[in-house]
Amino acid sequence: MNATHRLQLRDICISLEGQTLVELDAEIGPGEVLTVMGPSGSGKSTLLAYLAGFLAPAFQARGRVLLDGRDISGLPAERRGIGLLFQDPLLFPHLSVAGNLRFGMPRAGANKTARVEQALGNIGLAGFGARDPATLSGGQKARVALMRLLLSAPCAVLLDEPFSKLDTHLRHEMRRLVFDRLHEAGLPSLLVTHDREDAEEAGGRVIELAH
Ligand SMILES: Nc1ncnc2c1ncn2[C@@H]1O[C@H](COP(=O)(O)OP(=O)(O)OP(=O)(O)O)[C@@H](O)[C@H]1O
Repeated sequence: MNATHRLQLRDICISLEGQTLVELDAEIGPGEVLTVMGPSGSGKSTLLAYLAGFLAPAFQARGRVLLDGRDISGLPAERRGIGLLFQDPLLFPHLSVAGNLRFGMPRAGANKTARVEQALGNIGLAGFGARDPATLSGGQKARVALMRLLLSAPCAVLLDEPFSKLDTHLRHEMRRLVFDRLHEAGLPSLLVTHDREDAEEAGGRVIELAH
């Protein structure tokens, strides 16, 4: 593992119109994936939004979110050090593939160009830096989105149904790639999914939210 980060969710309680929606107390260690499942409307996306720092004003939340021992509950989304991976790769259409990879990279750090080239080789896309993301296949876009996330040097990761739009073959490939990389990077991650196989491949604990 390259780094070791820890995410602690302490007595989280999120409610809507006076009714408790999500209650959770959990700790996610370095390289561990905690999977959250549950029926539609049980609050999975709401939990992710709360952790990421963009909970809608209709909800009330209490509890503490600690990242590497620091309480980040009151910080704006961009200062939490949390990376996100969604169903859609959401690559910036006005930037090249290399531009997308450079986008979230910390300002400090030597030779971004060389790191981007190396990262592209790492995901089997050597020489693709100048390409328009619109010209990539679904699987290639997904790999660029994953690498952009890793290059942004997050301390924890939230994954919202990241494989649900991929076909069966690609889904297997991306699961392995994503979980291996998160583990290697020592990142604590929280995965929201409806797919039991995602949970099995993630290999960590599974929490079921009640309706
Ligand atoms: N911005 C909002 N304002 C008010 N209520 C909301 C808002 N967003 C979601 N809700 C409600 O909060 C509850 C939880 O929604 P949420 O999207 O977190 O569920 P989910 O478990 O992610 O569902 P799905 O599996 O269908 O994505 C639902 O009853 C939903 O209608």
